[in-house]
Amino acid sequence: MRKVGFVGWRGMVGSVLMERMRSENDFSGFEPVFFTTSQAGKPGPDVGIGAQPLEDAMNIDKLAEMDIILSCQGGDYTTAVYEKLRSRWDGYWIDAASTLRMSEDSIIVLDPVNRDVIDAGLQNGVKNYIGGNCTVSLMMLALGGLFEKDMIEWITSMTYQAASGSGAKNMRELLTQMGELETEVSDLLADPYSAILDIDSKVTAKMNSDSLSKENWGVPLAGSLIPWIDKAVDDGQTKEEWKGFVETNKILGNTADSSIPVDGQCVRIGSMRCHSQAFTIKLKKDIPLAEIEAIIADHNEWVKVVPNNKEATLQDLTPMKTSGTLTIPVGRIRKLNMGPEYLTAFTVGDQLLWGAAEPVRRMLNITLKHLG
Ligand SMILES: NC(=O)C1=CN([C@@H]2O[C@H](COP(=O)(O)OP(=O)(O)OC[C@H]3O[C@@H](n4cnc5c(N)ncnc54)[C@H](OP(=O)(O)O)[C@@H]3O)[C@@H](O)[C@H]2O)C=CC1
Ligand SMILES: N[C@@H](CC(=O)OP(=O)(O)O)C(=O)O
Repeated sequence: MRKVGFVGWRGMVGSVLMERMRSENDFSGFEPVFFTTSQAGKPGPDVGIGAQPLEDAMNIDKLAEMDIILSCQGGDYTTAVYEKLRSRWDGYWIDAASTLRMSEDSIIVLDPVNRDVIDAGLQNGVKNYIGGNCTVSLMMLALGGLFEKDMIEWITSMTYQAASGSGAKNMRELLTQMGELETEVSDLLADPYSAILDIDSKVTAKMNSDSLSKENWGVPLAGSLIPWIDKAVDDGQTKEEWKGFVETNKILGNTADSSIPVDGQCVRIGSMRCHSQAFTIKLKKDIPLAEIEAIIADHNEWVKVVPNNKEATLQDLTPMKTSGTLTIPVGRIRKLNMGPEYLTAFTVGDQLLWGAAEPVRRMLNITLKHLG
């Protein structure tokens, strides 16, 4: 029986992965081995064969016994163990972290979009399969039909990214900030005759004071936003923005000549776990809106076209509605007044599901099937 090692299974992304694997009855047909960097020897999760003691995730000998390793532990862990392990191990490495995404010997996995690239990789002996950046994966699922039919000349994505992309501590701090701001003005809020400008100035003063919790964000996110994600790269881009172009084209298997220009601005906002994005798309030619909507809707079973009216938008095109689901709503689809080839659309997706855990869960199943 194949052995599959799980690292990072108790973190936020790993917990979502475990939940999805349990609900899809994925824990069968292989021997799961659970690793940890901090709890070795303690009982692991019971996934149907009783709780086994956790293995040390830094033990290269033990890792090397696995046929497949699935890591949601993060980039530092991948950097710490991958090279040492790979020098003596020929197994499959499936990873949610970005470290190996752009390596020549890896494939970025998003099988509803690039199953052909994945299958070719498996046939050709590629052993590293890495989940894509959440914003990129969610964009590609939303617009998969337009990419598949090669209808896009270029695209901009302006993002509204959730706190979860920065991790569990940041999610908690966002809520703490919200509570602290409310507490600051609760007496004024309780009085229906209080002046809104008094409330606003107290909230602003609190946000500017040192007493607001901001150890993790560095600045207030509640009541504000942060138009910068990750570190700076060249030409004024952030790394999150840079990933839009390089990862999209790598997922599609494009060469330098066939690359689609992708760029935009990535912004952190105060939603919990759903990233949203507004697109401007230059189509290669004028295509009727109804046809575009049908192409988007028909691409995969998770994408859902939301009619461009207020009621449907408020009902179905929000982080609140999408959170915890695999649905990828796409709405506000219309032609821009720049011309008939200019299209806009808005999408939302759960950053921990399709943005992180789901592509690697599916890749594990694809790999197991390939191994037979
Ligand atoms: N967060 C995101 O949105 C996305 C994350 N990723 C990738 O996934 C990686 C992991 O992210 P994320 O899941 O948010 O990281 P977490 O910080 O939630 O978990 C990472 C590890 O921290 C250790 N840990 C320490 N204390 C605790 C605790 N109290 N509860 C749970 N785990 C604890 C666990 O390892 P141990 O058992 O070894 O102690 C765990 O596997 C990221 O670094 C990134 O590379 C990818 C896409 C999106
Ligand atoms: N950078 C993403 C989260 C993430 O982990 O991305 P990546 O997998 O590309 O490192 C965000 O902040 O929303």
